[in-house]
Amino acid sequence: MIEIQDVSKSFNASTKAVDSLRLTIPSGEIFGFLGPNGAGKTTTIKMITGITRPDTGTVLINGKDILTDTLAAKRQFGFVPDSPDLFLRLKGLEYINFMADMYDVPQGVRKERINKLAERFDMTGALTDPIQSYSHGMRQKIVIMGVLVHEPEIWILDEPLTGLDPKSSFTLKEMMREHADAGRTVFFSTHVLEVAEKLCDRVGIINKGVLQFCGTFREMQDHFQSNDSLERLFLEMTGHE
Ligand SMILES: Nc1ncnc2c1ncn2[C@@H]1O[C@H](COP(=O)(O)OP(=O)(O)OP(=O)(O)O)[C@@H](O)[C@H]1O
Repeated sequence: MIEIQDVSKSFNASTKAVDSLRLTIPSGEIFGFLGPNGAGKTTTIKMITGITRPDTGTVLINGKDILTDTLAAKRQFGFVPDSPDLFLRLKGLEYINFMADMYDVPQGVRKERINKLAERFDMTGALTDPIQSYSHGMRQKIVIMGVLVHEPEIWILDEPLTGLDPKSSFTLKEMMREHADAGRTVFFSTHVLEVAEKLCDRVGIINKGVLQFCGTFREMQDHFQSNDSLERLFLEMTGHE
């Protein structure tokens, strides 16, 4: 479970990047965090994951405070950032092993996990190549594999489907569903409404730092009393025509 309690963040005196955000994402749920460019999605994710310190408010990850019980909180989740350009000099396999080391994944189980992940993401042949030789989508996949190798209970992903080919995108969505159905939590941001509609149990829509809506897609439609396409609803809600 992720609990975001009255979290705010400003980068300058005039505007709040995130303004008094309250959200609870229970276990067993895929939660999609939507909003236009500059809405506050990445800032929120950085505060959830302890990369950015909020000005006010608290974030609890499975009950552990990211600011005061940081290590315990960080052990609860795996984070896929929006840019996969990390550790470019390492080979794919070295990177995944590094991540497995960081999270104390026993040698006995990691090999099987790595093989399974590589197979599912079509990366078996690329594992011994350096990450800098990878395409954007392959870098994205290796970062995702580095997270999944330690089987975190909570997945936090910033625009995870960007750059993935259709097959890998399908695989990741399938894995997200399996993860939530096993009683765990998935929180991800996206611009793609169709993805959110098909995949998410609930969505939150943020604009200019303020949460505009939180609920199911059906509730969102009822809320706006319209049968227009979701994209249109989204555009109306956020005022971006
Ligand atoms: N380090 C920073 N310094 C100054 N301003 C920042 C910083 N990070 C974010 N901002 C500002 O905070 C606001 C929210 O940005 P954020 O990156 O959270 O949006 P986003 O919803 O993730 O956008 P996108 O979809 O374009 O990635 C924007 O106005 C952005 O310019």
